[in-house]
Amino acid sequence: MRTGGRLAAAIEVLEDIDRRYRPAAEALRDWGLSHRFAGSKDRAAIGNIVYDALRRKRSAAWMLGEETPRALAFGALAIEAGFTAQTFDEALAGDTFAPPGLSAQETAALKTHRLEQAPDGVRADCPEWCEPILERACGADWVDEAAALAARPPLDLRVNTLKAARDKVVRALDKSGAGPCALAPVGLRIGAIEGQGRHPNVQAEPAFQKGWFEVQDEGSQIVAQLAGAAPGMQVLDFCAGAGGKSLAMSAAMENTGQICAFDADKQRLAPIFDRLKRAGCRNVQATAGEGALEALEGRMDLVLVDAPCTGSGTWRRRPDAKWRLSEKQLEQRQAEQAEILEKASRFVRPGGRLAYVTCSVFAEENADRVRAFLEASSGFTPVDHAALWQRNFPEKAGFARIDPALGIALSPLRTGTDGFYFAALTRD
Ligand SMILES: C[S@@+](CC[C@H](N)C(=O)[O-])C[C@H]1O[C@@H](n2cnc3c(N)ncnc32)[C@H](O)[C@@H]1O
Repeated sequence: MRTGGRLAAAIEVLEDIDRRYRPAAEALRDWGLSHRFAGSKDRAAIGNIVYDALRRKRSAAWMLGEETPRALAFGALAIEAGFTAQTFDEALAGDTFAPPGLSAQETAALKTHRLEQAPDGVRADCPEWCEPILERACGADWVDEAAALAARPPLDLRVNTLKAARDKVVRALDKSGAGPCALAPVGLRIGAIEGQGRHPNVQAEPAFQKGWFEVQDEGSQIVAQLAGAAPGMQVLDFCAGAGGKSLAMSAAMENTGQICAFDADKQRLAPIFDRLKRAGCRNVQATAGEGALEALEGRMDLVLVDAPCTGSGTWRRRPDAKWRLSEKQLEQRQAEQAEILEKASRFVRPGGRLAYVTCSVFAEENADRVRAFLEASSGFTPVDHAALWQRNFPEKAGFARIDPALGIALSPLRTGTDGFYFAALTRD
């Protein structure tokens, strides 16, 4: 397929997402099933245009002067691949599979609109209602922070030290371009996709099947490290989901002590069993039954609350979720977070630690929740987060936004990771 055919396919997929409120991955998969002639390079290129268009929706629309799927696809190529009105005309000429060429109006828009002159909210590429929320969370940097959340993400791996050392995994993945992460000590990074390429399918590698590494964003690895799980501890992972943090803590604990991996939703928890087996974790018991927790009250050295959240920190990876998010959902998540924090805190022993994590960049889900929890429940004291960061990442002072009393915020702009928030409180 030439550029025109790929562009037409991307427009078709964006229309499907729009019309049927479908997740992007699902719409792309269906397109692939009904167009089996398309090769893997074409699929990758179409996927890139679709994801770029969703990440950069407002700026792509601004470049073309309208917000149709067609404008978004053309705008995405203009922004991410540097296409101009002239190179579009050249690329689409004589291609029978191409969408109609640029209209006079579109050409004029492309020739005159400069992204650097666009309004803040456009350059931030976020829903309008999120603008004040992001400004509150990130201050003067908010447009750059939000724009970094609209960039292509890298693919990060965590080496499973229960089974392999980092250099062994680097050797096993030598063709993938994986190299050490900047902060996470056992993290590996494969850079963001360039051009119309794609990330290697690392999960098909024998090293993955043998449990030598997991796919995990560096930010997720950093917050798991900050939680401070150590050998011999009794740990409760209260929102364990598919087990990303449990697996990381199990390795940090060198397969000693005990982790109870709990999730209220057994479907969400289900993948953890295969993952634990593959990773060789023997100190994790997973359960979706609250009854199993009764005996743990007041006895845990560490309780990790990786709370359900809006996921605003992961917009690079799930850009369609960015536009579907509503203020009502943000309110619902806050109520859940308050309830879960209160519930989970009961399991911490005196002198033990409650660690609160979200993959959101919104203060409403982060420092606000911790402040409200501290006001409502006496008996917990925040750790000194500046000292905690310094102990863990001594050379990386400017890499996170730190409020010593209220937590640590990671972001694509500052940390080069997904957006994460971490706070730790000690039980008196
Ligand atoms: C951010 S995800 C967890 C991700 C996981 N820790 C990881 O690292 O892969 C949040 C999880 O909280 C769970 N959850 C939601 N409400 C809950 C509740 N009341 N009690 C326990 N878990 C809950 C959800 O099912 C979801 O799996």
